[in-house]
Amino acid sequence: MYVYIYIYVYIYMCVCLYIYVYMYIYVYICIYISYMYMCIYIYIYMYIYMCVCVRTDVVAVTPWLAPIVWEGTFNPVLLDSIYKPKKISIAVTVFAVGKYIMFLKNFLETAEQHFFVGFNVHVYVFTDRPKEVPEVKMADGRQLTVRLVPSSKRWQEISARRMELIQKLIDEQLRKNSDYIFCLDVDSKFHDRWGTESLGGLVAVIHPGYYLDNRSKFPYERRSASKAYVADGEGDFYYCGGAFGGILEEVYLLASTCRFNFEEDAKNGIEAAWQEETSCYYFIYLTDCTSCLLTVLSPEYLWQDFKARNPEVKTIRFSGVIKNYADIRPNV
Ligand SMILES: CC(=O)N[C@H]1[C@@H](OP(=O)(O)OP(=O)(O)OC[C@H]2O[C@@H](n3ccc(=O)[nH]c3=O)[C@H](O)[C@@H]2O)O[C@H](CO)[C@H](O)[C@@H]1O
Ligand SMILES: [Mn+2]
Repeated sequence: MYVYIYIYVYIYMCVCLYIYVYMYIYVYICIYISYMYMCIYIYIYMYIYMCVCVRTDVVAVTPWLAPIVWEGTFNPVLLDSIYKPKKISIAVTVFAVGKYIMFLKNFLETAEQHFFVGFNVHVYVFTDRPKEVPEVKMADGRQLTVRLVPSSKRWQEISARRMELIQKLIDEQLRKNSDYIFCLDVDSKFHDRWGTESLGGLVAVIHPGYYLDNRSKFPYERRSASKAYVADGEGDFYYCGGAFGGILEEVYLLASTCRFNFEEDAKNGIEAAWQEETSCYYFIYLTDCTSCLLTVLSPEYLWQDFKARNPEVKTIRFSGVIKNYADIRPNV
């Protein structure tokens, strides 16, 4: 009798060990084969974590069952320990054209304190005023490159042209030295951690002004002649133009699609409601597309300083500063 029990326990333990080793190897392979698999793995992890540490006061999962990154839905230590051995490199693009150069110092200094601390970060500053780029001391593994861009008489053009220049940067530079890219507005600053929890195939931030609204209020482009047209009843979230990112190829695809659509619209005398921010329309059609995993960040990742913090927003990680448009933009 005892012999049978011993044999049973022995077989049971072998099976458990086999499953454990198999899972371990599987995850190991997933992580080391490609970033896309890694994204899937992290996704599953975050999803399970989120189910355990549910935030019931916010929408923490999308209708297509992806997690929405809010404070309390991830474990920063664990996520960092997954990405650290990969020695990932993160490129950041920030445009400081004309008077917007005044925001750069604050942006860079706070990025040093909160943005991917301890990781390789390469900031690309696009400006027409290279001499005014501030000296900011950067930690080891972090660097800054200035790229010269022409100025413009229209802020809409500066803002929208970012897509073309991001595409060019990826082509000319980033494929050699970066894994991920984030494209951020310069008139903003960091207040709290923005790190590995934000990585994904394509990353979008829910706009702080619309996260409590019904979709009928989202300021999508509603003229059907525009390439950025979004029909009534479509789109689950309205995303920010001021912060997006992801792996290089996905952002490349986003930038080239948006640029193409923007130029096509221009030929027909149309400028989409919020210029390239209507790239949001691009995100909404991706949710059922298998080539990309859309990682959705909560408005913690781009709040607006003029807005009081709502109680469900436990922390603000990055926010747009208050500015006087008439003073800083080349046109109104
Ligand atoms: C928080 C957020 O989602 N902001 C978006 C929103 O308005 P914003 O009011 O935030 O737009 P904005 O004035 O900050 O312009 C966007 C960005 O373009 C750059 N810039 C603009 C003008 C200029 O003279 N010099 C210059 O460098 C700069 O990096 C700035 O941060 O709608 C814009 C539509 O075009 C963009 O999609 C912004 O990303
Ligand atoms: Mn802005």
